Amino acid sequence: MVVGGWVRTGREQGKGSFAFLELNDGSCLANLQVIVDAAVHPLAQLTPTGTCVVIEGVLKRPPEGVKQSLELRAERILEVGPCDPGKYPLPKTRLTLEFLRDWVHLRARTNTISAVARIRDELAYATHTFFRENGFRYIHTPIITTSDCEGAGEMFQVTTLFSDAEKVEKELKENPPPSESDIESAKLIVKEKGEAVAHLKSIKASKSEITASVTELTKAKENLSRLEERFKLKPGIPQKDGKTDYALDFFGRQAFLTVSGQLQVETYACALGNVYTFGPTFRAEHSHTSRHLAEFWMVEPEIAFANLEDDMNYAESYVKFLCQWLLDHSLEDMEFMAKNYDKTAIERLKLVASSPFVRISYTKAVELLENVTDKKFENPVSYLTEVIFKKPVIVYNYPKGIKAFYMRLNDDGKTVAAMDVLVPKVGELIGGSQREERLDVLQQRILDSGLPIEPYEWYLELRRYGTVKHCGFGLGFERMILFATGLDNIRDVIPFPRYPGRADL
Ligand SMILES: NC(=O)C[C@H](N)C(=O)O
Repeated sequence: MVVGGWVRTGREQGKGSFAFLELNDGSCLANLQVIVDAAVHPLAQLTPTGTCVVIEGVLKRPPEGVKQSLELRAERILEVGPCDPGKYPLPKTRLTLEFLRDWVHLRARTNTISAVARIRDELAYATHTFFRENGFRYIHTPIITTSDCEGAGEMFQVTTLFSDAEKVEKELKENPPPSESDIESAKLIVKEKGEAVAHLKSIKASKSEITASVTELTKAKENLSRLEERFKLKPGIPQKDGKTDYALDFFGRQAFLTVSGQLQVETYACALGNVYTFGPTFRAEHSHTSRHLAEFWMVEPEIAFANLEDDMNYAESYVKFLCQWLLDHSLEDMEFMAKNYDKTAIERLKLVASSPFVRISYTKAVELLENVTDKKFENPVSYLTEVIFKKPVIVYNYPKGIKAFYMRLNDDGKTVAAMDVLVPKVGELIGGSQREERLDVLQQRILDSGLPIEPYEWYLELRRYGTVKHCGFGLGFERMILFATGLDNIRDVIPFPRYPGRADL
């Protein structure tokens, strides 16, 4: 048989007459022991850690009763990718995860990072399996968008870079920037619309008239800022060759990297029924914590003809399914994580897979936490999941002021039909809600949140034409991996972590 892999350790024996190689090909944690005779190949070239080899040989089973694993006797070395032992940055000594973050291009050769990669792959496969088994369709939502789903303004802007003047000229000819007089007239419209709003307010006009007029004002302001933005063509970073880069907005419009696929996937839920999206999302928060990334993956189902209760039921069954999947498909890697990082990892998966989550209202949760004086828990959420209940907790019905505009207003007029799934160690794993399906209420919520109406016009149309009760949630994929593996830092569970100062490779 032929095997290929990388040498984890290699040692010459019998005064250099043969060598033992521990070979790993990344398919699992176990290494294959290979015996190479000095007559087959110069041993010194094969033994350094990190060397890649392709070997033809005969697999030998240990004799009955001998406690030893399979062994390959090399007959021919077909290929060698040499590795200089003096320079290889990942020697066989145990390396810290922090050290490995500086070697993202090589770190998958270690046991921990390769185990995490396999667990991550299993969770992705389990996700598709769960939704398919439950009748959901997978929808690809866009990466570039003009709408801010969370309304928090933590978005990365997309610009087009031109490195030569000729291209800029061409772009400008096809898509000319506004003139000063365009801007002046846009300013005038803003002024007029502003006066109209003030007038309607002063004569105490009806609420709907005022709302309509405020919408027009917002639109006019949007238009003005778009023109102004485009008017100042920003000369960019000068190139080495002396040419200047020009940065333009995304074909003349402000556009951003998506913070969530939710709004777009809702359009498909309102047509196909149950759907989900699963892709990268981006947040321009300047956080340096072990729980945040600038680029992370989210799983976002959207369920039609459904309310908050259905949402919580799906969220709970999905998380349970993921935990059971790992027990069934990744036990070896999970046992490795349990042994090296978190003794309770397997127990936790079993507990989550088999026992019901706690569900309490936000008000109840606040009451429970009011008496907590234990300073060890700076984050009250961990007190709920780690001390009071010791299992996942779903908190629902949050005050509207602290939640996004699209969440359905409850009958009390104060809370929204939102829910968060909180889990021990990680905190918030899932955030979701029943969506506001009433056109007038939604319009008002957008305005109250201080957001412009115009970018959400299409979203409002879903309510204008054949609105439907629906709900959905978003699971932070990396947080699920943290929760499962017991690792502490989110930068270790995504192949290429992006955070302030880190985007190379
Ligand atoms: N799809 C969701 O409900 C997730 C939500 N948009 C968030 O970003 O938290």
